[in-house]
Amino acid sequence: MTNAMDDKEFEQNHLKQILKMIRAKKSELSSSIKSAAGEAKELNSHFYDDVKLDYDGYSTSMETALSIHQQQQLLDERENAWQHAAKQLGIVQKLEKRPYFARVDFKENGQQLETIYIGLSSFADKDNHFLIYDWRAPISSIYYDGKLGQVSYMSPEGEITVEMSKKRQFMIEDGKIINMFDTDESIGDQMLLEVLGEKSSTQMKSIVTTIQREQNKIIRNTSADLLFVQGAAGSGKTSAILQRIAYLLYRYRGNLKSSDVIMFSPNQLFNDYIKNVLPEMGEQNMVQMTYWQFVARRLPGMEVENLFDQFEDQVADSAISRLKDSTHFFKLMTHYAKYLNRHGVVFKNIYFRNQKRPFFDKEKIGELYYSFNENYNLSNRIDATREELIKLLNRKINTEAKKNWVAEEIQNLSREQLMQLYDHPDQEFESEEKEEKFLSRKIVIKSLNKVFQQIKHNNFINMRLQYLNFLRAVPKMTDLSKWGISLADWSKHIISVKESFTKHYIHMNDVSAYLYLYDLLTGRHVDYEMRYAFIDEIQDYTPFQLCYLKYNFPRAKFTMLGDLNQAIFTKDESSTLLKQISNLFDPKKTTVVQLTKSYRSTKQLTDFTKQVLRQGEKIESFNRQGPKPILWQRSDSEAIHVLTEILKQNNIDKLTTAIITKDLASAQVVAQKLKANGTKAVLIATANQRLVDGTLVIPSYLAKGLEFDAVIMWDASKDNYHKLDETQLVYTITSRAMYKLDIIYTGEKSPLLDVDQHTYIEK
Ligand SMILES: Nc1ncnc2c1ncn2[C@@H]1O[C@H](COP(=O)(O)OP(=O)(O)OP(=O)(O)O)[C@@H](O)[C@H]1O
Repeated sequence: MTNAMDDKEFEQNHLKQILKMIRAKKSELSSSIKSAAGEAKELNSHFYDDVKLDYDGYSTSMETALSIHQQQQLLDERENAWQHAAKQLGIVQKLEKRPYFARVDFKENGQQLETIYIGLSSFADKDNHFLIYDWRAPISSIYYDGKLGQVSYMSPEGEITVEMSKKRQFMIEDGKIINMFDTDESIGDQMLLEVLGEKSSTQMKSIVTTIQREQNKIIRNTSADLLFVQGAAGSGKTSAILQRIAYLLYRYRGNLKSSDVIMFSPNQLFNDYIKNVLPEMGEQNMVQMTYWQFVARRLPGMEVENLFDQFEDQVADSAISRLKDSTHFFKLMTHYAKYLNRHGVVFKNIYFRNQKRPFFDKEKIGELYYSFNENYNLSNRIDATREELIKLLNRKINTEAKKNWVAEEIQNLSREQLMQLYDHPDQEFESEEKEEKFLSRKIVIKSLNKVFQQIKHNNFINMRLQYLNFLRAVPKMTDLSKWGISLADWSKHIISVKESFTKHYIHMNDVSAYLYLYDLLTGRHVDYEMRYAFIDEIQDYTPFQLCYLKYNFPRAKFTMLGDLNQAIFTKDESSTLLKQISNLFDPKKTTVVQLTKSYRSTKQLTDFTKQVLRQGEKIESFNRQGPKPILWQRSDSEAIHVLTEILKQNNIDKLTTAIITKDLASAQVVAQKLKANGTKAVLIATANQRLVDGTLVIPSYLAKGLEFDAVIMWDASKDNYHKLDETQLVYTITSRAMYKLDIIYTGEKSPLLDVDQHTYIEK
């Protein structure tokens, strides 16, 4: 007892000293920021005085340009010093609240015993002696990784083994030690219990203090080209990605920027949910996108099937989808492009002003395109064609300038419009004829700009027809019957794709192939800079999409995370997904990690939800206690009454609640009924909405990746969920709950919820 008291006193004293130094650093930084900010302002105000702006001539002189540049650089440097200090101040302010969360004692190779403290970032005294180690520093790894005794960690020089004799955890709030415990486990359950017991919010939190051993492996992996994480719902996949990004930014700092990291997430709501995690760790957010945004931004002229349409009317023709979503289809496209190098590219006429005759004829463009020899690849070919067309365009200026329409146009110009055509207001000409010639050229160049833009954007390729032609070529390249598709069905399918195109609409299972074909033809849109790509909820991607992402980011290392049990778009095919993807990477550089423990939910909830799955036995629950799920069978009219009562109670208990429905239509109905009886709830109908506090009504496909204290599953009846392939959907919905789960249904309950009666309560 006295020992423990001494320990606590010792630690409290130590904390006090560290805090003193942190505070000293804080005021030092604050004052240096003040003076730097002052200087920058000073410099700015003199900026334009110092630069002699020389606008008398036609162009800015080289000297002026340089002078501006130098000034700007000086400003940037000061600003950088200032920004650097401001960033440091931010860190120090965070440290002041909570300097560290752990201590480890260890000995290396018979050397002296060392004690280090681990926190959100490192902190050193004036002699560069580390008082706090960043959680991402190599040595900090032993805190997450091992039990007491011999442990190893990777240092930049290689593996080092040490003897760890103490591992202590602290809960510090506002500079005071609230609680501390010594532990032998990786990260003691006690700390984890405390952290998990906290209420959920609309924002995800960082897990640095309680990273688990197997999560640490994911976070610190630097060797794999493909790191594939299969993890149960709530096993910390998303958390691990975010900590991993923070880790990589630290490990490769100076070489890796947050803009070299891209993350694909399931929807916009989810982006909103996780947006604070990295900034809280003192890092900037990575580039974040949904796959839909990734493709749609490149097709401004077309409407791309969105999440809602994709979920609400999943097309029945799964044989065709299976082919179009496969890596085989990707290979067919790659093959088709090779063939296009010899013939088969289709072109469009380019027109100019409402003329009937094409300005550039498609046949002519085709001849030009195939006039380059066979050593050209597709992308050289199109570049050369473009250059040639631009040359031709330039040659046409003079003949075009002599045409009547040009003279007419000049006549019709207002004085103001005319003035704009001159290089400068009092421009002089030798003769009227010369002036006219000058103006005609200007007019023609201006009008031809539209043609120029079309050439520049490769608009002379008939992309839609090209894609349809590819589809038409598919039966010649592959045996459709092996995919269970008849020729007649395939032809019908092509017609439907064509019809969508005329409506400027493109389905999700065409869009990636369409863009891939475009990329192959033009050699564009490959991003060599991206160094890390993260894909969350991998089970909702098709193998084709993953191939396409790999093609887009050829130098990136990929981290893919998912739960094959939560596939709500790709359904059962997802089990072959891993096999299909792994062919894309060198097997020696592929690492697969399994996370089986679920941290999100209480033991009662995990034990219930895992039975929904056919192979759920692998999921381990974490020993946090809470109420068993409750199943409510009610008539239509009573159902809303029960829902309202549950919400009332949840509010009293201060639990954030989500009512999760199968689709949008029923979410709308529920929201309306609640409104009618005066219950407050916010309907989340699109992924672009913000997550707000309080009760939410949300369709299943938008609840992906999110979590709530309490979940109410609405209308879990047999009528609503009866297909075996809806298992994943039911699992996704029920596994969003952290603490409390209520399931309401009318009539018969869904057979997918036929689970051990001891694991729930019926009311
Ligand atoms: N090591 C940990 N320490 C504390 N909390 C953790 C830890 N690991 C996971 N959690 C918590 O568990 C919850 C689920 O984590 P996360 O959302 O990352 O899981 P997931 O595997 O992505 O789940 P899903 O696939 O269902 O979306 C979060 O609240 C997270 O903070």
